[in-house]
Amino acid sequence: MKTCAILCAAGKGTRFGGDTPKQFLFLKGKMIIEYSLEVFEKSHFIDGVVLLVPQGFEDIAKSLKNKFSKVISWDYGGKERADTVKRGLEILKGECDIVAIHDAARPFITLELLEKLIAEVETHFAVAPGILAKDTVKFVVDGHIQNTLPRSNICLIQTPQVFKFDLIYRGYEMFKNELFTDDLQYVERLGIKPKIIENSSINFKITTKEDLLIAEAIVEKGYWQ
Ligand SMILES: Nc1ccn([C@@H]2O[C@H](COP(=O)(O)OP(=O)(O)OP(=O)(O)O)[C@@H](O)[C@H]2O)c(=O)n1
Ligand SMILES: C[C@](O)(CO)[C@H](O)COP(=O)(O)O
Repeated sequence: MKTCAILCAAGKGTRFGGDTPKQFLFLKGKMIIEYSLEVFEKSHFIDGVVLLVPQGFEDIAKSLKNKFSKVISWDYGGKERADTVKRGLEILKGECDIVAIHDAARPFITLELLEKLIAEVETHFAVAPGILAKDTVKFVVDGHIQNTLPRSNICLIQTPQVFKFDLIYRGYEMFKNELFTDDLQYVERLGIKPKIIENSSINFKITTKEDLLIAEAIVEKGYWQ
């Protein structure tokens, strides 16, 4: 059983701002993208990683490919995240049975989480980490509450999202004109009910400058190596 990863690092970081996409910024001595690459590198369950970067960042892609032996290839991503994932899936077609799709902007994944997701995919076909909502959740339109959602059924979804390769490939083929905000939706639409593994909120996505301050504090306080 061959397992590969698609590392989505082709975003521009518009909400974060600045010239350098957030995944290439340094967080206490190494680039944000390197945190998750180190975990993929360490895992005996991962056979290869495909890295997708924005146009103009080929030097970084090449240097990461040299540094991490599991990076088997790199390419440019697409305009939207879903376009980037599509490119990764095309590169890996015929190369693996299981694929883990991860945001480079989420540095704090653990080996334990990654391997748990990979173990569960055998029985559940699609598996992802998530956190249960801690606050009350409202459905809001134009700044006005329409209704209150049942909190115990609300889960905020993270990555890596792990799939049987043929299933996610089929989902992306069937719904090629959709730009869903995560990969699970492509298989949900095929009638699959993906499994959720409850996880820590430390696996958050660095989206704004405020998030980088939190990430720095996590590393500084020794919650992360
Ligand atoms: N066309 C894109 C867009 C996003 N991503 C990646 O998908 C992850 C999650 O996306 P997000 O946080 O939205 O990153 P950006 O698209 O860079 O941010 P923004 O929407 O603020 O521009 C990031 O690792 C990002 O690099 C990607 O590979 N290709
Ligand atoms: C895939 C994702 O990280 C799951 O929470 C998220 O949907 C990415 O969203 P973005 O619009 O690319 O920030």
